[in-house]
Amino acid sequence: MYKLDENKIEIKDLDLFYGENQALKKVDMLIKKNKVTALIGPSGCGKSTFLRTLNRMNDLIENVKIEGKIEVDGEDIYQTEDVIDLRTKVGMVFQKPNLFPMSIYDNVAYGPRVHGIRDKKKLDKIVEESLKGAAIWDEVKDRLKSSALGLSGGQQQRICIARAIAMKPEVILMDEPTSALDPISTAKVENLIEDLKKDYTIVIVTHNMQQAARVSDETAFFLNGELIEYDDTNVMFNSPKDKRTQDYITGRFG
Ligand SMILES: Nc1ncnc2c1ncn2[C@@H]1O[C@H](COP(=O)(O)OP(=O)(O)OP(=O)(O)O)[C@@H](O)[C@H]1O
Repeated sequence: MYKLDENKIEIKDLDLFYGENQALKKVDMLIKKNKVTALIGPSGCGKSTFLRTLNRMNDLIENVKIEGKIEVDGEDIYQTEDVIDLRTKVGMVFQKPNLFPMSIYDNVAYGPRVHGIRDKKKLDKIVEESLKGAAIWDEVKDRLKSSALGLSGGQQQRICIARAIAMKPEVILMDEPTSALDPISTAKVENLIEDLKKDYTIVIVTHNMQQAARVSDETAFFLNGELIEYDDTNVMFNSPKDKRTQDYITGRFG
């Protein structure tokens, strides 16, 4: 039977200002559940700003004004008091691995411990499942008590993904997660993203057109704070409707 895709996040008329500077202009978008959505566009077009609106990370920046509406599972995230809960549900992985100077185990167990989980057996299980989920278990299972900072950049980034998974999120936001990685580690993270969409909704900012084409189901093209075009990734890369999208993906600007 034909099954309609379910939307996980709905963005309506979203404007964002940094002081006087408008960084997002009337963005409307529906992000599909259990899909990978790529955000592309030239530097400074608002991709990271947009990504950060989805778990209210911009709240931490001074002088930001946000108008419009964002709903996750039908709930307006700017009306909720519980931002911690929102950030548990909508986790984030940054451009550079940002592990804490502690063991691999403690990095992954950090969030669950903050949430009050103390039972060792429970923590062991969460750590193992999260590392498996991030496709790094086999590489680190014999050195869980060693410093996470002794791992390669690519391994560290997968531990960051494990740390996000350990919080049992529903959405994972990734801001250029492979830009600091070599090609082999990049391929591992890309394969992992493909696997993760079974369980999570993923939104990824990338500068790499091939990566967007490889990993995403949907692609959104931003320019000067506007969402120019948003469609199935195959359509975006093979027959974009807007000339500006075409120019960008064929490398004519940006
Ligand atoms: N914390 C901030 N304070 C003020 N202005 C900001 C801040 N962060 C971003 N901006 C501005 O908002 C606009 C969008 O920036 P943003 O970082 O979202 O773009 P981007 O598309 O992610 O760029 P890049 O690809 O270079 O990371 C830019 O003009 C930028 O200078």
